[in-house]
Amino acid sequence: MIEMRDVGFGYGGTELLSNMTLTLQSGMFHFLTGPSGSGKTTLLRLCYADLLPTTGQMTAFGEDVRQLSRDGIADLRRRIGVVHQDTQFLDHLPVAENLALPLTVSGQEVDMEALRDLLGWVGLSHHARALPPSLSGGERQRAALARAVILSPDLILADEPTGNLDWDMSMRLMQLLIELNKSGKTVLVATHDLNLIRATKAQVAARVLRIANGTLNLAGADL
Ligand SMILES: Nc1ncnc2c1ncn2[C@@H]1O[C@H](COP(=O)(O)OP(=O)(O)OP(=O)(O)O)[C@@H](O)[C@H]1O
Repeated sequence: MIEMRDVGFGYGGTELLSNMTLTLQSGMFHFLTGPSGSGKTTLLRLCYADLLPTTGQMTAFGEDVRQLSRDGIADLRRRIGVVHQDTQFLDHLPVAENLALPLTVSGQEVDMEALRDLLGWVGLSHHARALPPSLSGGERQRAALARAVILSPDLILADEPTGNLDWDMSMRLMQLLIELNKSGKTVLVATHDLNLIRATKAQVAARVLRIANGTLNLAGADL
């Protein structure tokens, strides 16, 4: 699905990540961990071609990302749902309309029944008409996840989705990601929370990738 071979990347002149070899396996749950500032967000941005590798080879859905046209990148992004670290909503639009934005901006019809189902799935049916600033942190993260999956992507990338949540809210969000994975979606969650990784691994087989010293490795069996 996403393959990197000896990929390196740096902002400006200095190399931040180097010699990264990664295969995101279709249908698999992945974690990406590593200390703050190690490059987790950067790696996720590489995965959805928001950044391009400076060295090495990278393919996404079989296509060389460096050869993609503007339309090719747009197609790629439609196949990848991203939950950003900082969930941004249009605060003047109700939650339901925010969730539907990926459809409306790409000129697609909004299936109201599917939208209601999606709101119900993330437990936000009663907040459909609410404005985003009135949501709690956990509700915002679940709304962000719903928005990320509304185009039925094959791959879901979530950047520290539980960063500001208490344990119960974190696990509630993880349950949704586990359900998505069990329904066949490939998932990659960046987190520095090892307890969250352990609790998730008790429920689903997950590969743990760790960034350390500027490169990527599979974490040991203790995780
Ligand atoms: N747009 C940018 N321009 C220059 N440097 C950047 C940029 N974005 C990130 N960096 C730097 O790259 C390094 C890795 O940042 P990144 O956000 O990928 O790390 P992270 O592991 O996701 O961190 P955190 O866990 O704190 O979110 C940091 O030193 C950061 O300051």
